[in-house]
Order: sequence, then structure tokens, then C-alpha cells
Amino acid sequence: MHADTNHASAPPLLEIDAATVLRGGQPVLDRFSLRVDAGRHTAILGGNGSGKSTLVQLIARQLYPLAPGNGRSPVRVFGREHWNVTELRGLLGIVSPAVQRDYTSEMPLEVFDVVVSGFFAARGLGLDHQVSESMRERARGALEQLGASQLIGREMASLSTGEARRVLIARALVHRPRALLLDEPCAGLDLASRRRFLESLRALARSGTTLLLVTHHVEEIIPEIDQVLLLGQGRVLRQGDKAAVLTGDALGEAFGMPVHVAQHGDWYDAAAAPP
Ligand SMILES: Nc1ncnc2c1ncn2[C@@H]1O[C@H](COP(=O)(O)OP(=O)(O)OP(=O)(O)O)[C@@H](O)[C@H]1O
Repeated sequence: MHADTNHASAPPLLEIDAATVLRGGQPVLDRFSLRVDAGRHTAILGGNGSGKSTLVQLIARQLYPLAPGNGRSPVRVFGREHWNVTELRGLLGIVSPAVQRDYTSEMPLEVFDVVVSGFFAARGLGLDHQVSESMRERARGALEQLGASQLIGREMASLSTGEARRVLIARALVHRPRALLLDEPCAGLDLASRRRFLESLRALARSGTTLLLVTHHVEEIIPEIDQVLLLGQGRVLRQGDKAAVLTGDALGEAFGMPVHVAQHGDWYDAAAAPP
């Protein structure tokens, strides 16, 4: 399901062309290629250690690929190879466990300030930040969109995992990025919080923000996502329409054991097949 149909002539949101990333001297992404068109909500699925977080860091310019030798970068975002990191984050909101740890550490940071600071790509508000009424208005709107308005006034360190995640997504959305990259957004959420959170992601997907969802849980792939990439040991095992990729065979290969996949309406789930 595409977010909207006005992207026909836009460059792809993301193009990765045979990128290799080394960590500890070993290739953890190995000649990895991926294309995500703007508006095409995509899930990146893989087991522990398959390279998902490395991929997020590659896209966020926190890790760099090996130079391919042709002078070109193997990673292009919105058609461009070179980005200033602040500018890139204005177009691509990123929420990951590392971002959440950073915001919920001991330093006192108030929820509303955290969301407004998204306009300045800063961790909190400082004296030199000129906050306009329209910025405040948009921050209130983003918190409302995530069902987190009641948290205004609270300190980040006092929030539950799910509450803090909603605030950080509001912060990532405040300057209206064209896409949102979410790394394991449901980690640490209980059943009810996860369902509510996934419903808010569905609303975002329908509102035109392209979602890139990184997860190891098939049941978090919301119906609006129609492309799935299956990652195994740093390589693309399968990529394509959800129905073609979410099969027992493909997931069995990714997770290294027999997997049973069930479909419930527009949702899928997967479990280890009984021995
Ligand atoms: N700093 C590092 N030095 C050496 N190896 C690393 C480093 N960081 C990650 N790796 C290795 O890279 C591989 C991919 O790790 P990555 O964190 O990207 O996987 P992941 O798919 O996000 O895993 P998980 O689902 O467990 O979070 C793993 O084998 C991991 O041990």
C-alpha cells in the first residue's frame, strides 16, 4: 500500500548498491543492495546479528561502507550521495534504541523541549535556540498525533519505555520528515502498548510519511507495509512483496529453523514449527 501516488518522478528514498561494511575487520554487510521508493513502506526483517542495526547506522551516516573504487558512494538517499548529517536527519527521522538510551539517561530533559529541539537537531533546548509559536504548535501537533500530549511537563528519564518512544517519534516527526526509520520500535512494549503503538504507526503511514521499519518480529509488520526485505548474515536473502517474502521457507532460511507462518487478515505472524 503506497503512502501516496505523487512519487512517480521522485528519486528513490534510498538506494544502496553493493555496500560492504566491516566491523571488527569482518564484513557484517556484504555487497548489500536495497532500493526503497518514496511512499513504499518497507520492513527489514532478520534474526539477531543479521546486520539490521548496522544497516540503520549506514543509512544514518553513523557507519561508512568500504569505498567501492569507482569514486561513488554506494549509498544514496533521495538521489544524493553526500549529505551533511543535520540536513539528512531533517528529511529522514530516525528512532533507534541508541537514540532512546541517549534521551532517557540521567540528564534532565523535559518532554516538550525534547520535541521542539527536533527543529534544531539538538539534544535539548539551549539559550541560543529561538523557538517560534509555529514550532510550538507543530510540537503539540506531533505529540497529539502519537497520543503523547499528556506527557508534556514530564522528564524523559521518568517515562516508561513506550512513552519515551512515542515522544522520540514525535520529535523525529516535528519537522515533517519525508520518511521515518524505526529500529525495533516495539522493543520493551507490552502487548497493549505495542498494539496502540502499531495503530499510531498505521496512521502515520497513511498520512504520507514513508516508513522503514527494522524488526525481527513478523507480527509488527503493519498492513500498510507492502515490501519486505529479509536479511541473513549481512546479505539480502529475499526482497519483494510481503506475501512472497513472508513464507515458511524464506523465514526458515533467515532464522535457521523450520518456521510456520500464519496470516490473519492483513497481519502475519510466525512461530517456530513444532518438532
Ligand atoms: N562494534 C562491533 N565490532 C565487531 N562486530 C560487531 C560490532 N557491532 C556489531 N558487530 C557484529 O556485526 C553483526 C551484525 O550486528 P547488528 O547489530 O547489525 O545485528 P542486528 O541484526 O541488529 O542484531 P540484533 O537483532 O541482535 O540487534 C553481528 O555479528 C555483530 O556481532
